[in-house]
Amino acid sequence: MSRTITFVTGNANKLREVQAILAGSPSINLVNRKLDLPELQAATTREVSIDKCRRAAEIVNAPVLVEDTSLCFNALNSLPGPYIKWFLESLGHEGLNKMLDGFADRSGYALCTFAYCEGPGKEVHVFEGKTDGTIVRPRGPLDFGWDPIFQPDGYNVTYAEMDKAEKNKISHRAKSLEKVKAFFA
Ligand SMILES: O=P(O)(O)OP(=O)(O)OP(=O)(O)OC[C@H]1O[C@@H](n2cnc3c(O)ncnc32)[C@H](O)[C@@H]1O
Ligand SMILES: [Mg+2]
Repeated sequence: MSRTITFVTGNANKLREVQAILAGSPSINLVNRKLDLPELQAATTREVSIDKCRRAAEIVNAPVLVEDTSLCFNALNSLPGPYIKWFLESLGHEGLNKMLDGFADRSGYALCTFAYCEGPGKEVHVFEGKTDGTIVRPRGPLDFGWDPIFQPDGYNVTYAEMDKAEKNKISHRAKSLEKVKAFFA
């Protein structure tokens, strides 16, 4: 049985990856609603996505899926974390790199948190996926967020330099969507 779920996001690149990763999953029929929901000022993507999911369910009044993504620097005790969007917008790829120039440790991780809710007031289910890597000077196409400065462990290319299909196999998003798929299977 296929279940219709509305993925609420204002980010076209996220949507494209989610559609590619879920292609061929018979249990989920994904539709999109383009809304840039207000986000809670919280320390973790878990809290942000749970709150975002509740708001989305109220608005859509049907089963909804939302997602919040963090980029965390280990030297900075996991900041910028959920605030990466605003750091990236203000500082750019070079500024994000400069934040780490005083540290020996340039490691970090991408964390993706999906949240699902059947409707207003219903329980929120959370699915997390994490990919470890290193923050590097930008390399590759500039089309998606911080992809050019994130080099996943075990690779000598950045997310931006990878084939989309390759990124979608090993990414933070792919790992958390594996859990979403298992939940609905
Ligand atoms: O409407 P929503 O789904 O919230 O979309 P958003 O763009 O606001 O996304 P987030 O709140 O999750 O903020 C995450 C930031 O990280 C960026 N981002 C998310 N996933 C990424 C990925 O896989 N690669 C590179 N950048 C990514 C994204 O463009 C944002 O600047
Ligand atoms: Mg957002």
